[in-house]
Amino acid sequence: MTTLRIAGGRVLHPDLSVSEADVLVDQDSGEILDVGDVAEGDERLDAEESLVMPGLVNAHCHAAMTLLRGYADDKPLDAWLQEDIWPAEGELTEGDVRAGAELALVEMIRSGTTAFADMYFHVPEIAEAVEAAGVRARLGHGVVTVGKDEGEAYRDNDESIEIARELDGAAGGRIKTAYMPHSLTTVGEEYLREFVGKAREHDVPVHFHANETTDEVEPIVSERGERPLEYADDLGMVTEADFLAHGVHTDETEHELLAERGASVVHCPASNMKLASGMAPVQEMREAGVNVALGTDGAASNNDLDLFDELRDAAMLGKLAAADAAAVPAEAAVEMATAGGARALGFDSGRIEAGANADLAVVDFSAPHLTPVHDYVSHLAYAATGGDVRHTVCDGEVLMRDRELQTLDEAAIREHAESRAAAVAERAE
Ligand SMILES: N[C@@H](CCSC[C@H]1O[C@@H](n2cnc3c(=O)[nH]cnc32)[C@H](O)[C@@H]1O)C(=O)O
Ligand SMILES: [Zn+2]
Repeated sequence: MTTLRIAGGRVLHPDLSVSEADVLVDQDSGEILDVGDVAEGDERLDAEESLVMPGLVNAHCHAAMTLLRGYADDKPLDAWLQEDIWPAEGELTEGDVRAGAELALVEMIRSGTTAFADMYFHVPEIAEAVEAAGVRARLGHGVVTVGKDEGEAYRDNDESIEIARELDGAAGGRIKTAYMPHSLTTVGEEYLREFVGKAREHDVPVHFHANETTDEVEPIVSERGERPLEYADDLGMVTEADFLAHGVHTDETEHELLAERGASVVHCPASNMKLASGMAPVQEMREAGVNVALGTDGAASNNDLDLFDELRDAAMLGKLAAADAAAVPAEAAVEMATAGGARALGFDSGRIEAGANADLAVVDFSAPHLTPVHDYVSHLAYAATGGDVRHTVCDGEVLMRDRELQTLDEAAIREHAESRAAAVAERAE
Protein backbone atom coordinates (compact mmCIF):
# COMPACT_ATOMS: atom_id res chain seq x y z
CA MET A 1 0.00 0.00 0.00
CA THR A 2 1.25 3.48 -0.92
CA THR A 3 -0.06 6.30 1.23
CA LEU A 4 -0.30 10.07 0.88
CA ARG A 5 -0.55 12.38 3.87
CA ILE A 6 -2.07 15.81 3.35
CA ALA A 7 -0.55 17.57 6.31
CA GLY A 8 -0.44 20.81 8.27
CA GLY A 9 -3.79 22.28 7.30
CA ARG A 10 -7.43 22.36 8.26
CA VAL A 11 -10.15 20.03 7.07
CA LEU A 12 -13.76 20.74 6.07
CA HIS A 13 -15.72 17.91 7.71
CA PRO A 14 -19.01 16.45 6.41
CA ASP A 15 -21.02 18.55 8.90
CA LEU A 16 -19.18 21.60 7.44
CA SER A 17 -17.25 22.23 10.64
CA VAL A 18 -13.54 23.00 10.26
CA SER A 19 -10.66 21.84 12.43
CA GLU A 20 -6.90 21.35 12.27
CA ALA A 21 -6.46 17.86 10.88
CA ASP A 22 -4.42 15.80 8.44
CA VAL A 23 -5.81 13.38 5.88
CA LEU A 24 -4.25 9.99 5.10
CA VAL A 25 -5.04 8.50 1.72
CA ASP A 26 -4.51 4.99 0.34
CA GLN A 27 -3.30 5.66 -3.19
CA ASP A 28 -3.88 2.07 -4.30
CA SER A 29 -7.56 1.85 -3.40
CA GLY A 30 -8.05 5.59 -3.91
CA GLU A 31 -9.83 5.89 -0.55
CA ILE A 32 -9.44 8.07 2.50
CA LEU A 33 -7.94 6.00 5.33
CA ASP A 34 -7.99 8.40 8.23
CA VAL A 35 -8.70 12.02 9.18
CA GLY A 36 -7.29 13.86 12.19
CA ASP A 37 -4.14 12.82 13.98
CA VAL A 38 -3.05 10.37 11.29
CA ALA A 39 -0.01 8.11 10.73
CA GLU A 40 2.94 9.14 8.54
CA GLY A 41 2.46 8.66 4.81
CA ASP A 42 4.87 7.56 2.07
CA GLU A 43 4.29 10.88 0.36
CA ARG A 44 3.37 14.28 1.77
CA LEU A 45 1.30 17.14 0.40
CA ASP A 46 1.66 20.40 2.29
CA ALA A 47 -1.56 22.05 3.48
CA GLU A 48 -0.16 24.84 5.70
CA GLU A 49 -2.43 27.92 5.68
CA SER A 50 -4.85 25.88 3.60
CA LEU A 51 -8.21 24.15 3.82
CA VAL A 52 -8.64 20.58 2.61
CA MET A 53 -12.14 20.28 1.19
CA PRO A 54 -13.94 17.64 -0.87
CA GLY A 55 -13.20 17.98 -4.59
CA LEU A 56 -15.94 20.00 -6.26
CA VAL A 57 -18.52 18.23 -8.41
CA ASN A 58 -19.64 19.83 -11.68
CA ALA A 59 -22.87 17.90 -12.15
CA HIS A 60 -23.84 19.25 -15.58
CA CYS A 61 -21.41 20.14 -18.33
CA HIS A 62 -20.69 19.90 -22.04
CA ALA A 63 -16.92 19.93 -21.60
CA ALA A 64 -15.87 20.18 -25.25
CA MET A 65 -17.86 23.40 -25.60
CA THR A 66 -14.76 25.18 -24.28
CA LEU A 67 -13.92 25.45 -28.00
CA LEU A 68 -17.04 27.64 -28.40
CA ARG A 69 -16.30 29.87 -25.40
CA GLY A 70 -17.17 33.42 -26.45
CA TYR A 71 -18.28 32.23 -29.89
CA ALA A 72 -21.89 33.40 -29.45
CA ASP A 73 -23.09 35.45 -26.50
CA ASP A 74 -26.03 37.61 -25.52
CA LYS A 75 -28.89 35.55 -27.01
CA PRO A 76 -31.74 33.51 -25.51
CA LEU A 77 -31.45 29.72 -25.41
CA ASP A 78 -33.46 28.87 -28.51
CA ALA A 79 -31.80 31.35 -30.86
CA TRP A 80 -28.38 30.69 -29.33
CA LEU A 81 -28.64 26.94 -29.95
CA GLN A 82 -30.28 27.08 -33.37
CA GLU A 83 -28.50 30.02 -34.96
CA ASP A 84 -25.00 29.62 -33.55
CA ILE A 85 -24.21 26.62 -31.40
CA TRP A 86 -25.78 23.72 -33.31
CA PRO A 87 -24.33 24.84 -36.70
CA ALA A 88 -20.87 25.15 -35.10
CA GLU A 89 -21.24 21.79 -33.33
CA GLY A 90 -22.08 20.28 -36.72
CA GLU A 91 -18.46 21.01 -37.65
CA LEU A 92 -16.87 19.41 -34.58
CA THR A 93 -14.79 16.34 -35.39
CA GLU A 94 -13.60 13.68 -32.96
CA GLY A 95 -10.28 15.50 -32.71
CA ASP A 96 -12.01 18.78 -31.91
CA VAL A 97 -14.09 17.22 -29.14
CA ARG A 98 -10.95 15.63 -27.71
CA ALA A 99 -9.11 18.97 -27.75
CA GLY A 100 -12.05 20.82 -26.17
CA ALA A 101 -12.48 18.17 -23.47
CA GLU A 102 -8.77 18.30 -22.62
CA LEU A 103 -8.94 22.07 -22.23
CA ALA A 104 -11.98 21.64 -19.98
CA LEU A 105 -10.11 19.11 -17.86
CA VAL A 106 -7.21 21.52 -17.40
CA GLU A 107 -9.66 24.17 -16.20
CA MET A 108 -11.51 21.79 -13.92
CA ILE A 109 -8.42 20.38 -12.22
CA ARG A 110 -7.00 23.90 -11.82
CA SER A 111 -10.14 24.99 -9.98
CA GLY A 112 -10.48 21.93 -7.75
CA THR A 113 -13.17 19.99 -9.62
CA THR A 114 -12.65 16.24 -9.30
CA ALA A 115 -15.88 14.89 -10.80
CA PHE A 116 -18.25 16.01 -13.53
CA ALA A 117 -21.18 14.88 -15.62
CA ASP A 118 -20.97 15.41 -19.35
CA MET A 119 -23.53 15.26 -22.16
CA TYR A 120 -22.01 15.42 -25.60
CA PHE A 121 -21.02 13.42 -28.69
CA HIS A 122 -17.80 11.58 -29.71
CA VAL A 123 -17.93 10.34 -26.11
CA PRO A 124 -15.12 7.75 -26.46
CA GLU A 125 -12.74 10.68 -27.06
CA ILE A 126 -13.99 12.39 -23.91
CA ALA A 127 -13.58 9.15 -21.97
CA GLU A 128 -9.96 8.81 -23.10
CA ALA A 129 -9.25 12.38 -22.03
CA VAL A 130 -10.87 11.73 -18.62
CA GLU A 131 -8.85 8.55 -18.17
CA ALA A 132 -5.59 10.38 -18.87
CA ALA A 133 -6.49 13.40 -16.71
CA GLY A 134 -7.34 11.26 -13.67
CA VAL A 135 -10.71 12.74 -12.68
CA ARG A 136 -14.06 11.00 -12.18
CA ALA A 137 -16.96 11.44 -14.60
CA ARG A 138 -20.43 10.32 -15.56
CA LEU A 139 -20.49 10.52 -19.34
CA GLY A 140 -23.19 10.15 -21.96
CA HIS A 141 -24.08 10.69 -25.58
CA GLY A 142 -26.68 13.48 -25.96
CA VAL A 143 -29.68 12.51 -28.09
CA VAL A 144 -31.82 14.87 -30.17
CA THR A 145 -34.61 13.47 -32.37
CA VAL A 146 -36.49 16.59 -33.51
CA GLY A 147 -35.74 17.31 -37.15
CA LYS A 148 -34.41 13.78 -37.74
CA ASP A 149 -36.03 10.91 -39.66
CA GLU A 150 -36.91 7.71 -37.81
CA GLY A 151 -33.77 5.85 -38.84
CA GLU A 152 -31.47 8.65 -37.71
CA ALA A 153 -33.39 9.11 -34.49
CA TYR A 154 -33.08 5.41 -33.67
CA ARG A 155 -29.37 5.43 -34.43
CA ASP A 156 -28.82 8.38 -32.11
CA ASN A 157 -30.70 6.67 -29.26
CA ASP A 158 -28.98 3.34 -29.89
CA GLU A 159 -25.63 5.08 -29.77
CA SER A 160 -26.48 6.65 -26.41
CA ILE A 161 -27.36 3.24 -24.94
CA GLU A 162 -24.36 1.52 -26.53
CA ILE A 163 -21.92 4.14 -25.26
CA ALA A 164 -23.45 3.89 -21.79
CA ARG A 165 -23.03 0.11 -21.79
CA GLU A 166 -19.52 0.06 -23.17
CA LEU A 167 -17.94 2.78 -21.09
CA ASP A 168 -19.56 2.12 -17.71
CA GLY A 169 -16.79 1.28 -15.26
CA ALA A 170 -13.96 2.41 -17.59
CA ALA A 171 -10.75 4.01 -16.28
CA GLY A 172 -10.64 1.66 -13.30
CA GLY A 173 -14.18 2.60 -12.31
CA ARG A 174 -13.65 6.36 -12.47
CA ILE A 175 -15.94 6.57 -15.50
CA LYS A 176 -19.66 5.84 -15.16
CA THR A 177 -22.29 6.55 -17.74
CA ALA A 178 -25.92 7.51 -18.34
CA TYR A 179 -28.48 7.51 -21.14
CA MET A 180 -28.77 11.21 -22.02
CA PRO A 181 -31.79 12.39 -24.00
CA HIS A 182 -31.22 16.13 -24.54
CA SER A 183 -34.63 17.27 -23.20
CA LEU A 184 -38.34 16.46 -23.00
CA THR A 185 -39.06 18.66 -26.03
CA THR A 186 -36.13 17.71 -28.28
CA VAL A 187 -36.61 13.94 -27.98
CA GLY A 188 -39.92 12.37 -29.07
CA GLU A 189 -42.12 10.50 -26.60
CA GLU A 190 -41.95 7.19 -28.49
CA TYR A 191 -38.15 7.19 -28.22
CA LEU A 192 -38.16 8.13 -24.55
CA ARG A 193 -40.63 5.32 -23.79
CA GLU A 194 -38.48 2.75 -25.50
CA PHE A 195 -34.99 3.87 -24.54
CA VAL A 196 -35.54 4.81 -20.90
CA GLY A 197 -36.61 1.15 -20.58
CA LYS A 198 -33.33 0.07 -22.19
CA ALA A 199 -31.37 2.26 -19.80
CA ARG A 200 -33.10 0.45 -16.93
CA GLU A 201 -32.29 -2.96 -18.45
CA HIS A 202 -28.63 -1.99 -18.48
CA ASP A 203 -28.84 -0.34 -15.08
CA VAL A 204 -27.68 3.10 -16.21
CA PRO A 205 -29.28 6.35 -15.00
CA VAL A 206 -30.94 8.99 -17.17
CA HIS A 207 -29.71 12.58 -17.41
CA PHE A 208 -31.54 15.31 -19.34
CA HIS A 209 -32.27 19.05 -19.50
CA ALA A 210 -35.67 19.92 -18.00
CA ASN A 211 -37.80 22.99 -17.25
CA GLU A 212 -35.00 25.28 -18.38
CA THR A 213 -37.13 27.95 -20.09
CA THR A 214 -40.84 28.79 -20.15
CA ASP A 215 -40.78 28.02 -23.89
CA GLU A 216 -39.96 24.46 -22.96
CA VAL A 217 -42.57 24.13 -20.20
CA GLU A 218 -45.61 25.70 -21.91
CA PRO A 219 -45.99 23.32 -24.87
CA ILE A 220 -45.89 20.31 -22.54
CA VAL A 221 -48.45 21.81 -20.18
CA SER A 222 -50.82 22.83 -22.98
CA GLU A 223 -50.51 19.60 -24.98
CA ARG A 224 -50.59 17.14 -22.11
CA GLY A 225 -52.30 18.98 -19.32
CA GLU A 226 -49.52 17.99 -16.94
CA ARG A 227 -46.24 19.47 -15.72
CA PRO A 228 -43.03 18.45 -17.57
CA LEU A 229 -41.70 16.47 -14.62
CA GLU A 230 -45.01 14.62 -14.25
CA TYR A 231 -44.60 13.65 -17.90
CA ALA A 232 -40.99 12.62 -17.23
CA ASP A 233 -42.18 10.60 -14.25
CA ASP A 234 -44.71 8.78 -16.47
CA LEU A 235 -41.77 7.90 -18.69
CA GLY A 236 -39.84 6.54 -15.69
CA MET A 237 -37.09 9.17 -15.87
CA VAL A 238 -37.35 10.52 -12.32
CA THR A 239 -35.87 7.73 -10.22
CA GLU A 240 -33.29 8.04 -7.48
CA ALA A 241 -30.49 7.36 -9.96
CA ASP A 242 -31.60 10.08 -12.37
CA PHE A 243 -30.57 13.73 -12.45
CA LEU A 244 -31.86 16.58 -14.53
CA ALA A 245 -30.24 19.88 -15.41
CA HIS A 246 -31.77 23.29 -14.63
CA GLY A 247 -35.27 22.81 -13.16
CA VAL A 248 -35.72 26.58 -13.41
CA HIS A 249 -39.48 26.67 -14.04
CA THR A 250 -40.64 24.04 -11.61
CA ASP A 251 -43.63 24.19 -9.27
CA GLU A 252 -44.47 22.76 -5.88
CA THR A 253 -46.02 19.59 -7.34
CA GLU A 254 -42.78 18.90 -9.19
CA HIS A 255 -40.65 19.57 -6.10
CA GLU A 256 -42.70 17.08 -4.12
CA LEU A 257 -42.40 14.56 -6.92
CA LEU A 258 -38.62 14.98 -7.10
CA ALA A 259 -38.25 14.66 -3.34
CA GLU A 260 -40.46 11.58 -3.23
CA ARG A 261 -38.61 9.84 -6.06
CA GLY A 262 -35.16 10.93 -4.84
CA ALA A 263 -34.08 12.31 -8.24
CA SER A 264 -31.56 15.18 -8.27
CA VAL A 265 -31.68 18.62 -9.86
CA VAL A 266 -28.50 20.25 -11.15
CA HIS A 267 -28.74 24.00 -10.69
CA CYS A 268 -26.73 25.98 -13.27
CA PRO A 269 -27.05 29.60 -12.08
CA ALA A 270 -24.56 31.24 -14.46
CA SER A 271 -26.04 29.62 -17.56
CA ASN A 272 -29.56 30.50 -16.38
CA MET A 273 -28.60 34.14 -15.89
CA LYS A 274 -26.64 34.43 -19.12
CA LEU A 275 -29.39 32.96 -21.28
CA ALA A 276 -32.00 34.81 -19.15
CA SER A 277 -33.76 31.49 -18.64
CA GLY A 278 -34.95 32.44 -15.16
CA MET A 279 -34.24 31.89 -11.47
CA ALA A 280 -34.53 28.33 -10.18
CA PRO A 281 -36.44 28.06 -6.87
CA VAL A 282 -33.45 26.46 -5.14
CA GLN A 283 -34.47 27.35 -1.60
CA GLU A 284 -37.96 25.88 -2.17
CA MET A 285 -36.54 22.73 -3.70
CA ARG A 286 -34.17 22.21 -0.80
CA GLU A 287 -36.94 22.85 1.73
CA ALA A 288 -39.08 20.27 -0.09
CA GLY A 289 -36.23 17.77 0.37
CA VAL A 290 -34.91 17.69 -3.21
CA ASN A 291 -31.21 16.90 -3.66
CA VAL A 292 -29.74 19.89 -5.53
CA ALA A 293 -26.29 19.82 -7.17
CA LEU A 294 -24.40 22.53 -9.05
CA GLY A 295 -23.23 22.64 -12.65
CA THR A 296 -21.54 25.10 -14.94
CA ASP A 297 -23.30 23.89 -18.11
CA GLY A 298 -21.07 24.34 -21.19
CA ALA A 299 -18.38 27.02 -21.36
CA ALA A 300 -20.32 28.77 -24.14
CA SER A 301 -23.08 29.73 -21.68
CA ASN A 302 -21.03 30.45 -18.56
CA ASN A 303 -18.21 31.20 -19.81
CA ASP A 304 -15.78 29.22 -17.62
CA LEU A 305 -15.78 25.95 -15.71
CA ASP A 306 -14.78 27.36 -12.32
CA LEU A 307 -17.30 25.89 -9.86
CA PHE A 308 -16.40 28.49 -7.21
CA ASP A 309 -18.25 31.00 -9.43
CA GLU A 310 -21.29 28.71 -9.31
CA LEU A 311 -21.10 28.52 -5.52
CA ARG A 312 -21.30 32.27 -5.30
CA ASP A 313 -23.90 32.62 -8.07
CA ALA A 314 -26.08 29.95 -6.48
CA ALA A 315 -26.02 31.71 -3.11
CA MET A 316 -26.66 35.14 -4.68
CA LEU A 317 -29.35 34.10 -7.17
CA GLY A 318 -31.04 31.92 -4.56
CA LYS A 319 -31.54 34.99 -2.37
CA LEU A 320 -32.83 37.09 -5.23
CA ALA A 321 -35.23 34.34 -6.34
CA ALA A 322 -36.61 33.95 -2.83
CA ALA A 323 -36.43 37.71 -2.08
CA ASP A 324 -34.79 36.64 1.16
CA ALA A 325 -31.14 37.20 2.12
CA ALA A 326 -31.32 34.15 4.37
CA ALA A 327 -32.13 31.84 1.43
CA VAL A 328 -29.40 29.54 0.03
CA PRO A 329 -26.81 30.35 2.71
CA ALA A 330 -23.09 29.64 2.26
CA GLU A 331 -23.45 26.16 3.82
CA ALA A 332 -26.14 25.24 1.30
CA ALA A 333 -24.00 26.33 -1.64
CA VAL A 334 -20.97 24.39 -0.38
CA GLU A 335 -23.10 21.31 0.26
CA MET A 336 -24.57 21.44 -3.25
CA ALA A 337 -21.11 21.73 -4.85
CA THR A 338 -19.74 18.76 -2.90
CA ALA A 339 -21.99 16.15 -1.23
CA GLY A 340 -25.07 17.11 -3.30
CA GLY A 341 -23.15 16.72 -6.53
CA ALA A 342 -21.60 13.41 -5.51
CA ARG A 343 -25.04 12.08 -4.63
CA ALA A 344 -26.53 13.26 -7.94
CA LEU A 345 -23.76 11.52 -9.87
CA GLY A 346 -23.72 8.39 -7.72
CA PHE A 347 -20.12 8.67 -6.53
CA ASP A 348 -18.98 7.99 -2.97
CA SER A 349 -17.16 11.33 -2.90
CA GLY A 350 -18.01 14.82 -1.66
CA ARG A 351 -17.08 14.15 1.98
CA ILE A 352 -13.78 13.90 3.84
CA GLU A 353 -14.21 10.77 5.90
CA ALA A 354 -12.51 7.37 6.16
CA GLY A 355 -13.86 5.04 3.49
CA ALA A 356 -14.90 7.75 1.01
CA ASN A 357 -13.12 8.31 -2.29
CA ALA A 358 -10.00 10.43 -1.87
CA ASP A 359 -11.27 13.26 -4.11
CA LEU A 360 -9.97 16.48 -2.59
CA ALA A 361 -9.17 20.12 -3.27
CA VAL A 362 -6.69 22.01 -1.12
CA VAL A 363 -7.54 25.72 -1.03
CA ASP A 364 -4.83 28.25 -0.19
CA PHE A 365 -6.18 30.73 2.36
CA SER A 366 -3.15 33.04 2.37
CA ALA A 367 -4.51 35.38 -0.33
CA PRO A 368 -5.54 38.94 0.60
CA HIS A 369 -9.13 38.38 -0.57
CA LEU A 370 -9.40 35.49 1.91
CA THR A 371 -8.11 37.53 4.87
CA PRO A 372 -9.19 37.56 7.68
CA VAL A 373 -10.93 34.23 8.19
CA HIS A 374 -13.98 34.52 10.41
CA ASP A 375 -15.65 31.62 8.69
CA TYR A 376 -14.12 29.16 6.19
CA VAL A 377 -17.43 28.14 4.65
CA SER A 378 -18.37 31.78 4.05
CA HIS A 379 -15.12 32.31 2.15
CA LEU A 380 -15.67 29.21 0.03
CA ALA A 381 -19.07 30.50 -1.04
CA TYR A 382 -18.48 34.24 -1.29
CA ALA A 383 -14.79 35.05 -1.64
CA ALA A 384 -12.71 32.16 -2.99
CA THR A 385 -12.11 31.49 -6.68
CA GLY A 386 -10.76 28.50 -8.54
CA GLY A 387 -7.35 30.17 -8.67
CA ASP A 388 -7.06 29.71 -4.90
CA VAL A 389 -6.83 25.94 -5.30
CA ARG A 390 -3.26 24.72 -4.68
CA HIS A 391 -3.56 20.97 -4.98
CA THR A 392 -6.15 18.69 -6.53
CA VAL A 393 -6.35 15.00 -5.68
CA CYS A 394 -8.68 12.44 -7.27
CA ASP A 395 -8.91 8.74 -6.48
CA GLY A 396 -5.83 9.23 -4.29
CA GLU A 397 -3.74 10.54 -7.18
CA VAL A 398 -2.28 14.06 -7.11
CA LEU A 399 -3.54 15.76 -10.30
CA MET A 400 -2.22 19.22 -9.40
CA ARG A 401 0.60 19.97 -6.97
CA ASP A 402 1.33 23.57 -6.00
CA ARG A 403 -0.69 24.79 -8.98
CA GLU A 404 1.22 22.57 -11.42
CA LEU A 405 -0.71 19.98 -13.36
CA GLN A 406 0.74 16.50 -12.98
CA THR A 407 -1.22 14.49 -15.54
CA LEU A 408 -1.81 16.95 -18.38
CA ASP A 409 0.47 19.10 -20.54
CA GLU A 410 -1.27 22.41 -20.06
CA ALA A 411 0.69 24.49 -22.59
CA ALA A 412 0.29 21.93 -25.37
CA ILE A 413 -3.42 21.51 -24.64
CA ARG A 414 -4.04 25.25 -24.75
CA GLU A 415 -2.18 25.68 -28.01
CA HIS A 416 -3.96 22.74 -29.60
CA ALA A 417 -7.40 23.93 -28.48
CA GLU A 418 -6.69 27.40 -29.81
CA SER A 419 -5.93 26.19 -33.32
CA ARG A 420 -8.78 23.63 -33.35
CA ALA A 421 -11.25 26.34 -32.27
CA ALA A 422 -10.08 28.75 -34.95
CA ALA A 423 -10.54 26.09 -37.64
CA VAL A 424 -14.04 25.19 -36.37
CA ALA A 425 -15.11 28.84 -36.42
CA GLU A 426 -13.82 29.18 -39.97
CA ARG A 427 -15.66 26.06 -41.18
CA ALA A 428 -18.89 27.14 -39.47
CA GLU A 429 -19.00 30.55 -41.19
N1 LIG B 1 -26.47 18.25 -30.76
C1 LIG B 1 -26.37 16.82 -30.78
C2 LIG B 1 -26.58 16.13 -29.44
C3 LIG B 1 -26.79 16.93 -28.23
S1 LIG B 1 -25.40 16.92 -27.11
C4 LIG B 1 -25.90 18.10 -25.92
C5 LIG B 1 -26.32 19.43 -26.48
O1 LIG B 1 -26.75 20.30 -25.45
C6 LIG B 1 -26.49 21.61 -25.90
N2 LIG B 1 -26.56 22.57 -24.78
C7 LIG B 1 -25.59 23.25 -24.15
N3 LIG B 1 -26.08 24.00 -23.16
C8 LIG B 1 -27.41 23.81 -23.18
C9 LIG B 1 -28.49 24.32 -22.39
O2 LIG B 1 -28.35 25.13 -21.47
N4 LIG B 1 -29.73 23.87 -22.70
C10 LIG B 1 -29.96 23.01 -23.70
N5 LIG B 1 -28.98 22.51 -24.46
C11 LIG B 1 -27.73 22.92 -24.19
C12 LIG B 1 -25.13 21.49 -26.49
O3 LIG B 1 -24.83 22.56 -27.33
C13 LIG B 1 -25.24 20.15 -27.23
O4 LIG B 1 -25.67 20.32 -28.55
C14 LIG B 1 -27.33 16.27 -31.83
O5 LIG B 1 -27.91 17.05 -32.55
O6 LIG B 1 -27.50 15.07 -31.91
ZN1 LIG C 1 -26.66 21.83 -20.70
